[in-house]
Amino acid sequence: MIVTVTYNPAVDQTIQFDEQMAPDRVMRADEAQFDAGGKGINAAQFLTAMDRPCVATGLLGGFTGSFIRETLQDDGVETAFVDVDGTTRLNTTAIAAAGEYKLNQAGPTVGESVVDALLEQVRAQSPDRVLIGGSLPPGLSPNAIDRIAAGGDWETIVDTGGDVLRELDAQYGLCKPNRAELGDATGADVSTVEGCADAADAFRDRGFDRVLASLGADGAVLVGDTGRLYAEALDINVVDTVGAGDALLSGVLSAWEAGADDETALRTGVAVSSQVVQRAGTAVPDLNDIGSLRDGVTVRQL
Ligand SMILES: Nc1ncnc2c1ncn2[C@@H]1O[C@H](COP(=O)(O)OP(=O)(O)O)[C@@H](O)[C@H]1O
Ligand SMILES: O=P(O)(O)OC[C@H]1O[C@](O)(COP(=O)(O)O)[C@@H](O)[C@@H]1O
Repeated sequence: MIVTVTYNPAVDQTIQFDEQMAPDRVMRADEAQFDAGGKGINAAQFLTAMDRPCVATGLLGGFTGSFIRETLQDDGVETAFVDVDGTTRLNTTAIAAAGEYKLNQAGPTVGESVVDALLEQVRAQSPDRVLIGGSLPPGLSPNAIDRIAAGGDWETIVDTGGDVLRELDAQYGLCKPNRAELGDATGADVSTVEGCADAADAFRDRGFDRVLASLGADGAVLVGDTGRLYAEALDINVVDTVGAGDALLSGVLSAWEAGADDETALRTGVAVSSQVVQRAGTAVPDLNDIGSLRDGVTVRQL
């Protein structure tokens, strides 16, 4: 069973414009959508949609927190959140003619005591795996992640920014940087797929059994004891990429929970992320029928 921890959840607002964004004028969106978001929360929704036992934990507060709580309940996601005084953030993705604009807030300031409260929630679930995903709200340091990783005999997976990844000291089963985060974490040249695989492999020495690096339209690499696996992305019609990394990671974890090997897990991750990027925002698509997409993913050793 997997527990996801989101220290800094978000309501994801996705708005779409037919025209170019421009300063000093009113832009009117054709479409608007609100989703429950934040990396661990997205993963919990995707895992639940794939029928994998999972509980979402994290910090919630204010009207945005209530929205997330209700949305997850409606979607049948099990939850064990800790309440905070501040208001959970609202992150905006604007899809415009020139591309995607991602506007993420810092989130409410919290005190260190939330780490103890969350750890208690995690321990109460007795998970095999714990996924800690997303940025840290003001008031917390990377130690908040290390404390949960070291707080029980579960395998911990971490998906956070490169600057935070670099600061972690505990032992982790996996980290999932995207290309920019891998570059930030390692300082390596990540301009080629091979360069990413080298950087990911070297980064394992910092306390990560495996590194899953997501490379957007270039696909993903999974580096571990079984070698350096590379999967090309599928040629699909991308609406927006919010939640793409969370979907990739959820697919990999879902396959591992079912006992699959790394190659099948990577294929599954690419298939799930391909489904998600074809829909706006972090809305959860049908993930019960990804078999043909998964069969279309090519994986090779680098
Ligand atoms: N333009 C794209 N075309 C096809 N697949 C994509 C595209 N962008 C993302 N993906 C899929 O989503 C996965 C995660 O994307 P990425 O953008 O690296 O994650 P993150 O959201 O963490 O930045 C990729 O490994 C790929 O499978
Ligand atoms: O915690 P961060 O790094 O600010 O990211 C939060 C945002 O990332 C998301 O989890 C999407 O993440 P990915 O695109 O990396 O999968 C959104 O739901 C959320 O608004």
